[in-house]
Amino acid sequence: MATPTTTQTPTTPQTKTRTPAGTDAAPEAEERIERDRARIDDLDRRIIALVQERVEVSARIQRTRIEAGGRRVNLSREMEILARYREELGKPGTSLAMTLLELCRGRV
Ligand SMILES: O=C(O)C(=O)C[C@]1(C(=O)O)C=C[C@@H](O)C=C1
Repeated sequence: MATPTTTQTPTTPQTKTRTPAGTDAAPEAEERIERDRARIDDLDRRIIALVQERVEVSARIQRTRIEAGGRRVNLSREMEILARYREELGKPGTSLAMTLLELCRGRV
């Protein structure tokens, strides 16, 4: 019989116990990870608040433009924003900017 070439999925669960931070319980590492996670949680809260603020300011611009007879979308401005994020953050920056623009567009 031929030997199977695919990797078999293990049927027994991993027995090694992991701490919440995913280390093997070196207390200093555990503490450092917990502290840095608290910082990340705080940064994420602030990032979300900034995104919400961006959505509001963007809606105001779009509303003003529409009331003045313009269009909701301004593609040349969007290109500037995409370029800025790409310059600062590389290729994933473009995806991030696209997500931000998706959140901000069409909220008027
Ligand atoms: O800067 C503008 O003109 C906006 O309307 C804001 C914004 C943005 O969220 O950055 C939103 C829609 C436009 O297509 C371009 C940019």
